[in-house]
Amino acid sequence: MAEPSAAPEPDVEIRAERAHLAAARAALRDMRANVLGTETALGDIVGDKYTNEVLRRARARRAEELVDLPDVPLFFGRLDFEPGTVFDSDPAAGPPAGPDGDRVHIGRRHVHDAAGTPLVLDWRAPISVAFYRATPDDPMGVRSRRRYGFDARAELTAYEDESLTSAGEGPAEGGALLAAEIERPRSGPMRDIVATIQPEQDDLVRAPLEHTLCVQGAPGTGKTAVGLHRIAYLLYHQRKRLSRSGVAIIGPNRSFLAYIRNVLPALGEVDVTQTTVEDLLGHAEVRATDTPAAARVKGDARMAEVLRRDLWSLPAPPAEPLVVQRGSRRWRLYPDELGHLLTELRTRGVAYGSGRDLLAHRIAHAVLSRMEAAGETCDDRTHNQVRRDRAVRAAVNAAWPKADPVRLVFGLLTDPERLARAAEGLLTPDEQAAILLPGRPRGPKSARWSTADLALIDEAAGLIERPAGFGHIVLDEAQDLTPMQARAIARRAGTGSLTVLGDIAQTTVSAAPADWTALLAHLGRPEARLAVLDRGFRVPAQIIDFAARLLPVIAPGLGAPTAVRRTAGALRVTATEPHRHLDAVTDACARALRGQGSVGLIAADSDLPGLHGELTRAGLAPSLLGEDPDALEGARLVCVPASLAKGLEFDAVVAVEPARIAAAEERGLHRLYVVLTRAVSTLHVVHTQPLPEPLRAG
Ligand SMILES: Nc1ncnc2c1ncn2[C@@H]1O[C@H](COP(=O)(O)OP(=O)(O)OP(=O)(O)O)[C@@H](O)[C@H]1O
Repeated sequence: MAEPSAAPEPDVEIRAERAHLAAARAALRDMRANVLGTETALGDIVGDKYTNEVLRRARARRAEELVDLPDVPLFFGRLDFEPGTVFDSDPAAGPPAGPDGDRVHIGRRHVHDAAGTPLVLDWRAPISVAFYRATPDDPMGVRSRRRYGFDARAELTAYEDESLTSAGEGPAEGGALLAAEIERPRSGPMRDIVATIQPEQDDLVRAPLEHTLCVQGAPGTGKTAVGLHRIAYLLYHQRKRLSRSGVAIIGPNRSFLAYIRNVLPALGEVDVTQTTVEDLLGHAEVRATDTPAAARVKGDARMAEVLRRDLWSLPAPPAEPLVVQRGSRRWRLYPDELGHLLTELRTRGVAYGSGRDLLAHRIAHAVLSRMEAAGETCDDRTHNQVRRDRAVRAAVNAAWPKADPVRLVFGLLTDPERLARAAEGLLTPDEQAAILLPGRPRGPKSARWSTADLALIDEAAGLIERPAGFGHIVLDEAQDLTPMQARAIARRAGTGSLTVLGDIAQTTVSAAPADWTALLAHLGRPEARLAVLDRGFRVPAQIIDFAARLLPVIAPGLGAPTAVRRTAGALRVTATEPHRHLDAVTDACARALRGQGSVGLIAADSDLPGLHGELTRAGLAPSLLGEDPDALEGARLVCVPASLAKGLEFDAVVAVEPARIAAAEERGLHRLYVVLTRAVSTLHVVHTQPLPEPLRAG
């Protein structure tokens, strides 16, 4: 019974399912027409322009959600529950029964007919949980589960049933349709996995919003997929709360964002901020790369205290009294009185920027007390006039200078004495010397800032004014955040929660913390729930075994994933003579292109332009990731700099000269581990230099 059925002449079941699909499509069209129709009616009734605009937008959004995408099937699964489990015989007590009693179809969104009868239930609805989690041991009221197969035009062509009433009858590991989905040739950007989310993934997707979740998972275990589906799930259940504050997914670089950009829209979610840490902080353009020593110090959490000290060294009482002239009278505040006001404000824990406003109020209050003591009548107007008095404003500017985050960091990193004062007892002289800006930049505008500088500027900005937070942030490849970047994200998370995804073995940033406990502390979420994903869906066993030889060196104690499949001929390693090297790489790419799906050629960043030129001359029409914005869609063969490979995958990978990838940076072996775990079907390693030592073993 576990055999997928795909008859040339569709059987009765397939014909019935196709009819249901057609009915669902028609119902969806009607739902959309209704939404669009209501808009016109409302336009006549509601006079208020603002309300009308809000309604119009809400309707446009709803209509967008209800568009029937021709290549995305409306449902992908079916559950037959025990009678009486889902639908009550009394229609008033629950949703009306479907035409087949306790049978529900599960899809990407809810579809109902004109009478309100559900034809497709949203995968995020509570009832759909059973589709992902029911087992013969815990059937959750389900008798049988059906999965569907579709052809490229979204025509329903196959189905596969799994009985949950007797143990051992279902297809192993989810069956042939799941296997087909996992092995499906990859091309272009990432797709959703909503039809085949696995129980351990589903548990994370549906975890409550209130708690921060941290997922450690080996390459290809579905972390990114879980993060994206979790966003869709949370928005479905907490839309009001989250749409006020917003939801963001933060990825490692723009190529990665391009890779994942279609997943949320396919799940009907179009209002999610998709960004990188660099773009999120965005105070200045990044034009410099730090030395490893500078990057390590700049990324360290001690810098937060250095910046805090520097900023808060600015307020100082003036040497002269403040004189406020009102009519013919003058009112004085002496330096020690102003000093008291400053001290009081400093100890209140206010943001630096609000301190300036508060100081003006305090000064006005002190002057008014004096005026009242002298018999003058004062009110709110007097208070505001004194607060805005030119002398008061000048005193505030002198005693509590306006601070600009970029100027502050510039001042600190170009003035060794100022830095020494702020860093005393925190940074060694060598560490201080390492972070001074190289060259002699003339001003903040002409300075060449690095990625690490952005986090320093952001810390300063956060001390001056607290930023608005998102309701939820999904942080992908979080293992690569420095403590200072983690603090920047924590500020953006405000009181909301986070989903932190990553793999310690793939850490390529030297300044990143060595474990999740440390990172979660910098993220301000030490209480986060830590979960582990260890079933690898991307990479075949032979390739994982090969790459995992690096693990004892790069991440001792961390286990390799258990690959869900083993494919014949998945791994090839070709050693060549230097004069044959380019030919061998070209041959490997040409061979990979004879198979199906995408091909990624991955090499050390500095080798890539040469290889790209060679493959172009050989007529293989490669695109170049990082240069060409549509590189992942524009060509079957994509040349990928090792530094941009993180998070991506290709059907076939040609990895060139591992020793050079490993030697290119401090954490080169970690980078190599990332590179070797990008393949869905085949990995071909081509090298002239000896492989790095750990890979030779075994
Ligand atoms: N339940 C699933 N059903 C089908 N495909 C899946 C499933 N889970 C993961 N995959 C596929 O496995 C591949 C790897 O998933 P994903 O990129 O989310 O892994 P990852 O853990 O983020 O990997 P990395 O650490 O390398 O970034 C993707 O093609 C994804 O679609």
